[in-house]
Amino acid sequence: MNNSEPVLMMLFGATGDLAKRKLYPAFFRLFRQQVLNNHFAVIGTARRPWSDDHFREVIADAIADQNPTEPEQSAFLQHFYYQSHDVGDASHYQTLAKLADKLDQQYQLAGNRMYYLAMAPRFFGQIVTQLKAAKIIDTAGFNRVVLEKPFGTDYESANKLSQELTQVFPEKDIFRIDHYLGKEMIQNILTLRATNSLLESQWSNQYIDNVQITFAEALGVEQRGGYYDQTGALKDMVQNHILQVLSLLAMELPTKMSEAAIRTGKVAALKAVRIYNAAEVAENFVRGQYTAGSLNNAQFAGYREEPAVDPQSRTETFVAGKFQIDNERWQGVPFYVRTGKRLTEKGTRINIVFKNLTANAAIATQNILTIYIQPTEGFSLSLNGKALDNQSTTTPIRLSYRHDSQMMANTPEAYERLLHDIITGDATNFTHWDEVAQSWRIVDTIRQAWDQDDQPLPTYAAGTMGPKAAFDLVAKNGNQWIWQPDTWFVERGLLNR
Ligand SMILES: NC(=O)C1=CN([C@@H]2O[C@H](COP(=O)(O)OP(=O)(O)OC[C@H]3O[C@@H](n4cnc5c(N)ncnc54)[C@H](OP(=O)(O)O)[C@@H]3O)[C@@H](O)[C@H]2O)C=CC1
Ligand SMILES: O=C1O[C@H](COP(=O)(O)O)[C@@H](O)[C@H](O)[C@H]1O
Repeated sequence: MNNSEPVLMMLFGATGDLAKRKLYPAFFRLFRQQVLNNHFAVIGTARRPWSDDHFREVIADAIADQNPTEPEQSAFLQHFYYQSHDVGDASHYQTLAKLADKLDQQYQLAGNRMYYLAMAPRFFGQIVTQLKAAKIIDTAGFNRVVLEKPFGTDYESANKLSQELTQVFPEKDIFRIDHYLGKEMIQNILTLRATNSLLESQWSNQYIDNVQITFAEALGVEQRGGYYDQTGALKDMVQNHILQVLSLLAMELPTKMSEAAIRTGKVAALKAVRIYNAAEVAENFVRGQYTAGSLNNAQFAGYREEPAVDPQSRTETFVAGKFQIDNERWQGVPFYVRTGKRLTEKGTRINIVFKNLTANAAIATQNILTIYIQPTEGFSLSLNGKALDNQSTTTPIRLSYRHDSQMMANTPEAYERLLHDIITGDATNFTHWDEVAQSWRIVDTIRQAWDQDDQPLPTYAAGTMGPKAAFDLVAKNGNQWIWQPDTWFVERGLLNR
């Protein structure tokens, strides 16, 4: 990675889960590589009345597993400042403006500023309006705003937010972050397609039977009940991460891999995704909520017993669905998606299941290309070979590749990559408003259908792969979810390099 330009980062939501788990560790990795050198400063803000010292202790804790040396840690921490601040209070922005100007001088930051809104989307509009009113963004350098997903809570709120934002920042300075776009194997999707004629020549309904996208999490809602109970899996994962991955798989490949061409391709793919009416939602989508259960000999509470969750909550912690893409390339190919909390393991994978078109169909199994996104990173292709000593049966053969742990350790983490892109002004791996708007149109009708449905919410026990309805959904199309735990492959030597 290149050295970045000097920058002042203003982090809204500095006491939150995202900041602690992902952002501070990513800042430190960039610092260690001297991408962030001495010319940077961070102002963290949230309501909690923390001091600079306490803020620095929290950050030290967040980076502890990277084993910093004492001099390294103190050199890093001295760049962090904390300002207690309610985003609704206009007077605080004056204090922020003064601190920003002071740090700008002290660290010679050339007026370059980045505003990272690591908060619930309902706060975004008022923050940017206040930043403008307090003239914080009136500097000679760049002023870039970074917004966490979900961008809005539905199409209407997202559209309103988009208008508020563009009154303050030009589109080129708006970075809507979707951290999955910073993950190594997601970035690999277009390369895999564009550089392997073996794959791209088969990449259509002529040869592909179905596509499966699984984003499984073993964690529950943890301490994020306040946010999650208002959001649910559909808006937390499907509207953004899953539809982004679907668009990369389904888009037409541009002749030139430029930011604008990739975006145009993704938007076109999203526009071809069928928008369901209520009856079609019932036919093609299922939801579920986890109840108490056990996983690896540990007992877990049900979702309704989690902190800050409504004991009567109808929020879904699991979604499975079948998307259909109405264009020449994909007509008739189901794109199955599923995501959930408290499933059997953490595992993000894509399976491309090919049609069995061989003359020997009776003894051949379907070829499957699997893209392993996390925790294992790699891909595999399952083929059929002759069974030993038997001419008339086949044995499955898996060609597989995975990044080894040394390579993974040297590969930048998603947030590290994306923060670097923001500071260097590269928007390729961020979502444009057109993509966000279309994703909301797709998801809104699903949400509305569910909101009008007062049937009991399907449940699944913690430690399982979701409600029975999710298995029935694919079975009624004659398919089944392709899933084996990572350990299954590793134990059989199938995922070794
Ligand atoms: N956590 C994760 O793994 C991921 C989260 N995200 C996204 O990041 C965003 C934040 O999520 P997360 O960190 O988990 O949420 P948290 O609930 O942990 O954090 C919310 C933050 O907002 C602050 N806050 C809330 N109200 C106010 C207010 N009125 N004025 C000032 N500060 C306020 C809180 O601080 P205080 O209480 O001190 O005011 C806290 O720092 C969400 O949009 C989420 O979708 C995206 C990817 C992953
Ligand atoms: O955006 C989110 O993503 C995380 C999962 O991210 P990962 O990188 O750990 O796979 C999810 O837990 C969270 O609910 C959601 O807001």
